[in-house]
Amino acid sequence: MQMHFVKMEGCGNDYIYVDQEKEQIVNPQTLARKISDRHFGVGADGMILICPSDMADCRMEMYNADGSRGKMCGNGVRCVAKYLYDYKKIRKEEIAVETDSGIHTVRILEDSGKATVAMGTPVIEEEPHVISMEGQKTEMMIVSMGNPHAVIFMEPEEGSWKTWNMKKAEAVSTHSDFPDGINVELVQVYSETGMKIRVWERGSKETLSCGSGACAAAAAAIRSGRTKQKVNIEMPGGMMEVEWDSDGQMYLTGGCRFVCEGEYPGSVG
Ligand SMILES: N[C@@H](CCC[C@H](N)C(=O)O)C(=O)O
Repeated sequence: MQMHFVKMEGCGNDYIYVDQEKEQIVNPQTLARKISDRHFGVGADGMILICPSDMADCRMEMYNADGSRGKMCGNGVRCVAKYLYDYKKIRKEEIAVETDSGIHTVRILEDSGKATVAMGTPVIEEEPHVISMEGQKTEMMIVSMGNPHAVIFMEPEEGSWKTWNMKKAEAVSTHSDFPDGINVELVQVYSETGMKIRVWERGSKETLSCGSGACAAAAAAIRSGRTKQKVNIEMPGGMMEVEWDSDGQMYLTGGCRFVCEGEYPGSVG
């Protein structure tokens, strides 16, 4: 049995998309692990199932590369809407996608190849969270964007983002303070409207970008007075833009692109 898949990427955050109208997946966790493998599978940061929905244009089910579930994926939701727009010819101004953290509307910006998603209102913990690791204290802001994030602001003396120690991000991601794991953003704010971020995602290791991570980092930077409400975010996979609007919503804009499609053997996982 072969399974049809589409691979898409949002600023280098790549997922395998499987349309549930065409394919029956019995064990999505196992399939996500196998198909995401960069040596023995197709290779991706995870897998997203596109399913029918009673409340929206579709529902998405998101799996990380290790098979665990993610409740929200800012890059994935934009790619799902692009898929519906391009493949299912849903030519609506706004496409509604049901996720495990509610319904999110996506606007396709045809001319630029980008899409904007309304990510909801961030929930920011009042007090910074501090973890002691190897005799060193690390301070972070905890932000929920429907999924959990720990935002760590880097000091200039910690060097260029290319040489940041991602082992620290991994250690926070798997720390016992976060029994369900946490996504970790290392952030350098370089102006009132710009920042650089590297992300360690729970379930997928370091990724080239993370939409919910970009929003979490922007929310933490705005709340702590480091930036204005609209921020350009540079990640290893490309540029994204986040705006925290006066209506409380965060809007995330970035590229989303078809990579390839194909048939995967052993569809049921
Ligand atoms: N890359 C995503 C987030 C994916 C889920 C995350 N790893 C989790 O488990 O919460 C994004 O673009 O938001």
